Amino acid sequence: MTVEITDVGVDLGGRPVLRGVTATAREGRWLAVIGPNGAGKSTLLKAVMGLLPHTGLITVGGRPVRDLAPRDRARVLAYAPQSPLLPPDMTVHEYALLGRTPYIPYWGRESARDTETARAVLDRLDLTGLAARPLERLSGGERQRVVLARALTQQAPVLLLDEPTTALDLGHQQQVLELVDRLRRDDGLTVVSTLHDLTLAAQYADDLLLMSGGTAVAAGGPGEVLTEDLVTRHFGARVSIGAGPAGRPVVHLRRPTG
Ligand SMILES: Nc1ncnc2c1ncn2[C@@H]1O[C@H](COP(=O)(O)OP(=O)(O)OP(=O)(O)O)[C@@H](O)[C@H]1O
Repeated sequence: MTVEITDVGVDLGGRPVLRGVTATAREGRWLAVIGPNGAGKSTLLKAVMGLLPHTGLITVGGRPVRDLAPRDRARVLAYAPQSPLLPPDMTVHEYALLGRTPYIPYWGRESARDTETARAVLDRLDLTGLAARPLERLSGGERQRVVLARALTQQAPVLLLDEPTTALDLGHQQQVLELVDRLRRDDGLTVVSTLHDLTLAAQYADDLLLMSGGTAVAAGGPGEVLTEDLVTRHFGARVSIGAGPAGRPVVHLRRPTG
């Protein structure tokens, strides 16, 4: 399902946080939203999820998100927020199973298929051994994988991931990003993620959207957006950009000389 964002604006606390943002996440592709702190990346994801009032238009599969009832929205969009509040006493398995809520009839119980879906996702994220553990007794990286597990259990065609790898060690970063990419390829999922690591964004995303000061300042393939000029201008960082695997850009921080 394609996500179309057209001339979107969001005000928070009486202040414009997004202005005139237009972007497309095409079906079966991965769009990485990059930009400095405070650029509006998380706000854009929340607006796409229908969690914030916005001007302009956001459609998923041609339907405006603002018109979707919560249950319908949860069947097309799965969202893994950056640092959600987790119910401390709930177990990992119970939390992952929450992703099945949009499919469980009102007053009904989860089916064997729901339980199996949650179990399979926990397995793919190395969480089986923690299934019975209460959420309050997890490390930061384990918690982040559990939040992703809940989103994947939802089996929605569009996956919105806010900084999915910040708390993860190198091996788990790769595991999570590879899993998401495999689901994108095998099931045709559309992925929209914020990512601070520009090299990782370039490795995994098909398209990049560079946000700065609440507006979209550049969009295109990794090679088009990750130029030394744009990165220096919007991140205020000195970088050198080289060619990495498959010719995708690799961003190195460069120390000032002298
Ligand atoms: N509830 C709120 N009320 C007022 N301003 C807010 C609110 N939430 C966020 N903001 C402001 O909106 C701007 C964009 O925030 P947002 O979280 O979208 O940025 P971001 O690009 O995701 O940043 P980061 O890289 O630091 O996660 C920031 O200036 C932030 O201070």
